Amino acid sequence: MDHVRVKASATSANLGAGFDVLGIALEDPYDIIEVRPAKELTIKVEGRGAASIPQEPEKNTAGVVALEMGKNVSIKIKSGIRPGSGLGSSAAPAAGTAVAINELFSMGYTKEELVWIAAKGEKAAAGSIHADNVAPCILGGITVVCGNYVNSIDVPEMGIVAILPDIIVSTKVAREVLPKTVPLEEMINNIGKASMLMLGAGKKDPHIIGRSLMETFNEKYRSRFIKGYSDVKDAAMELGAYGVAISGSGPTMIALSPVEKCSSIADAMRKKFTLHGVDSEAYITCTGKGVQII
Ligand SMILES: Nc1ncnc2c1ncn2[C@@H]1O[C@H](COP(=O)(O)OP(=O)(O)OP(=O)(O)O)[C@@H](O)[C@H]1O
Ligand SMILES: N[C@@H](CCO)C(=O)O
Repeated sequence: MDHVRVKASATSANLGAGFDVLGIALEDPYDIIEVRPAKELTIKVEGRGAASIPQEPEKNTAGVVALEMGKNVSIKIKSGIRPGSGLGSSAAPAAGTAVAINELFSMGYTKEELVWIAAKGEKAAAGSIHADNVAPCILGGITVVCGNYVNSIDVPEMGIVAILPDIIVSTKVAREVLPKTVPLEEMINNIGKASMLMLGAGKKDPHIIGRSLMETFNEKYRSRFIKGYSDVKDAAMELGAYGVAISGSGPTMIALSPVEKCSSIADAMRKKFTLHGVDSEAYITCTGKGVQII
């Protein structure tokens, strides 16, 4: 085998109440990552936002993964996920590279072990190790990360509308606005919503999943960064979305919806953003299955 090419898709962390714990894989958008054995570790990035993505291995999430796995490789990233979108743009190259190197050198890691290797790569982007994007990127479905535990659950059939407004939200700033302590009532509400979400996944009921997404900790403190947030959310709910949440630290908003309603919901959400003077783009997609070797 002289190279391995993988498709590593976008992910949406938090899923409403599951702050830093839950995540879901999306089918679209995605990065294509190609890895070959080489004399030295190099990274080439092209595509979406390439100019803003560092190519030095120790500053790039994919490079940190290769260093962690101790392999000299050339990594080509064809980026399809806008950096700073809240769609796990920095996680996809880390997750894809971990899976590709494991395959290329027959290293024999399990998918769960690869999640923790890829999470170390995220440190290059976020400054700290976190796995709530790399877990769904590798495992697919909805994932839970808690301490050193990671697992995934399949989800019922449902469409996912991801609307990416032309707004910049820095993950760093979006984390700084969060309170260090929360009132008991708020904690109970958040635990309830996160529990409902997993119950909905277990029962394969998208209505329960959708109901759990809103009025959460993440929404309360971060919706202020997304101009028109309430109107855009209401537009989706009026047209029959199961629920709406901020994707990761934003600015993308995701609406879980019946498949046949996705297109009209996407149009309505984009129109509301336009009324607030904000350009946006839409992805109409579904739950992803995890990194695919292609
Ligand atoms: N391989 C990489 N691909 C993309 N971005 C990278 C990569 N390595 C480092 N980065 C940096 O990561 C930052 C993007 O991460 P950020 O957490 O802001 O966005 P995101 O991953 O889309 O959001 P979220 O984590 O909320 O889903 C950019 O500043 C970018 O320079
Ligand atoms: N759970 C993280 C995801 C962003 O990387 C956050 O919301 O800050």
